[in-house]
Amino acid sequence: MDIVFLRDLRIETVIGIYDWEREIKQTVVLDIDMSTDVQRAAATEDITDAVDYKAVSKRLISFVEESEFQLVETLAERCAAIIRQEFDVRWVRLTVNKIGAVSAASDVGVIIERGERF
Ligand SMILES: Nc1nc2c(c(=O)[nH]1)N=C([C@H](O)[C@@H](O)CO)CN2
Repeated sequence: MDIVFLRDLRIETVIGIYDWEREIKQTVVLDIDMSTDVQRAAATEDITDAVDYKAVSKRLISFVEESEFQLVETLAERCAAIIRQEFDVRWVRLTVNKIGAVSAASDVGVIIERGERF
């Protein structure tokens, strides 16, 4: 199994369970690993044979910017579903880091894995 990855994808969005969080935008940082087999793309050098990380990032930025979820769990689940359904990815590991949400911690959030790894 090979992996196409995206690191430190920073997106501004409305997210949170408290009233004050519904009034502002906060930054979430996504790290994404997507299973694939890179051999065909490597042979053809055709982007349509690859998981296009630029296309994935554009789609997720658009989706997350427009979203207004309460929990990072919901955001992670919906992003993982988009990646698997729209980009022909069988397995994804996704970290949603809500930086700054806990003042005493540098990072908080969720890590989910969805789909069959092999
Ligand atoms: N497991 C979770 N715990 C918490 C979440 C969350 O989305 N998932 N959210 C909050 C608040 O919105 C917090 O981020 C505000 O600082 C608390 N716990």
